[in-house]
Amino acid sequence: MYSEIFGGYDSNSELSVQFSEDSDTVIAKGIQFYSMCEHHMLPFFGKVHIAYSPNGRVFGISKMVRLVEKYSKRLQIQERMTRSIANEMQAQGVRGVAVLVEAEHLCMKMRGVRNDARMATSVFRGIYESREEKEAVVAMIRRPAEDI
Ligand SMILES: Nc1nc2c(ncn2[C@@H]2O[C@H](COP(=O)(O)OP(=O)(O)OP(=O)(O)O)[C@@H](O)[C@H]2O)c(=O)[nH]1
Repeated sequence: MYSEIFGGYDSNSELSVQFSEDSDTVIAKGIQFYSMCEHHMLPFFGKVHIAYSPNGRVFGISKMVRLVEKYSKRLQIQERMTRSIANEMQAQGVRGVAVLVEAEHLCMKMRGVRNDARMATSVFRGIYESREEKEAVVAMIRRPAEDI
């Protein structure tokens, strides 16, 4: 069981599958994750949204889910997980990356302050550091999904 929950330690670079293709912003929305708070060893879980601006190559979309698993399936804090995902995307030479994470932390819900507050973290790099691009990408992420 623990090898599955903490399987992220065994992962290598997950972004090796790429296609020569250009595109405006690409978003992997609502990637479900389950992680473990390194302070209390209790779960925190929620959704990750990753947006990036390709630089002549796009990533296999499932590999972005695998990237989230790489950093969630380990002892973590949410801020570091958010930054690590952005760092690995950025290291591939994208023009920009935005990572948003929303999560519930059982260490806060079921003990201690016993509050259902949710935590949101974000990292913006490259082109998404500008106010205009940041607002545009957040709006795209927030837009409700149409039925497909
Ligand atoms: N960017 C993009 N990726 C796609 C699209 N359709 C399929 N893919 C991805 O293409 C990649 C192909 O990678 P492979 O490693 O050859 O396929 P696989 O072994 O089935 O990979 P997994 O789905 O990760 O198990 C996968 O990441 C797919 O999710 C698409 O329309 N756009």
